[in-house]
Amino acid sequence: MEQFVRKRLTFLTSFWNKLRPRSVPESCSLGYLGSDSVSLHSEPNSISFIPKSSLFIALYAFTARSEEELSVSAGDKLRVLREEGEYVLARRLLGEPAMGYVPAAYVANLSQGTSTHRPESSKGEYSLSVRNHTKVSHFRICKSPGGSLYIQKGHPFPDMEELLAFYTKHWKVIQSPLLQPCSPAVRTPTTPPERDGWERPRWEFTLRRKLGEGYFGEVWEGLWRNTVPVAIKIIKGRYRSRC
Ligand SMILES: Nc1ncnc2c1ncn2[C@@H]1O[C@H](COP(=O)(O)OP(=O)(O)OP(=O)(O)O)[C@@H](O)[C@H]1O
Repeated sequence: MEQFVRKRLTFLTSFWNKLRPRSVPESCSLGYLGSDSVSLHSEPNSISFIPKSSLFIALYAFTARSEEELSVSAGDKLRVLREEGEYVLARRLLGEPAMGYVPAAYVANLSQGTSTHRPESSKGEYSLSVRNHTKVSHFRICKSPGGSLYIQKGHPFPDMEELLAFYTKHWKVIQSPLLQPCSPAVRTPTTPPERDGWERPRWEFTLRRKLGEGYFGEVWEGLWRNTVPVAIKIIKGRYRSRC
């Protein structure tokens, strides 16, 4: 009813706000830190059909080296169809529809439920982050001089477990049910994963012509750093995990 009136009878907004203030300011008294909208798809209705566990984000840009691979930019939202060793078969959720293999180290799972973590801005403190569909809300967890933890003043808990147990049961206070903890946070590294010494980056090689093909991949004539002639074997995606 409230949502209907707010949406349809916009000229009554100020009256309605006085009568029933919006719920977010109410949360501020709980140490509400804000929320992030995580847009996962250009078609909002289709989100619910994608299992949360298959939603990933690209951590780095990756350029496809064969038709079976998928080029992604850092930040691209992906649906991972399956994992194959060091690669995942992924479909891009935004922009041009495309599917292919991406190195598993280049992506991170977005399916996070509830987490408690130290916020970047205030070292030594914790916050409760709750993801509800595409919205993530953060609540500051304060520590009293005696060491107890609380989100609402006057509701202290001796430790994090008891605090979480209370808000799991009384989730309406924070307006989001605490259904499951998130998997350990995947921090976005600032640099790509380390390479072995013998492994050279893709940009150092140029493909010139296809020489032949074996069961596991294609062999190309190419140049290393535009000078040294080399033979390059590009392993077919489905066999990469076994290499
Ligand atoms: N260094 C090279 N120079 C020129 N041509 C090459 C070179 N290496 C491979 N080729 C060509 O590529 C084809 C495939 O080579 P590849 O090494 O993939 O063969 P394979 O051992 O049968 O493959 P697989 O192990 O995948 O079954 C060869 O038959 C040959 O024509």
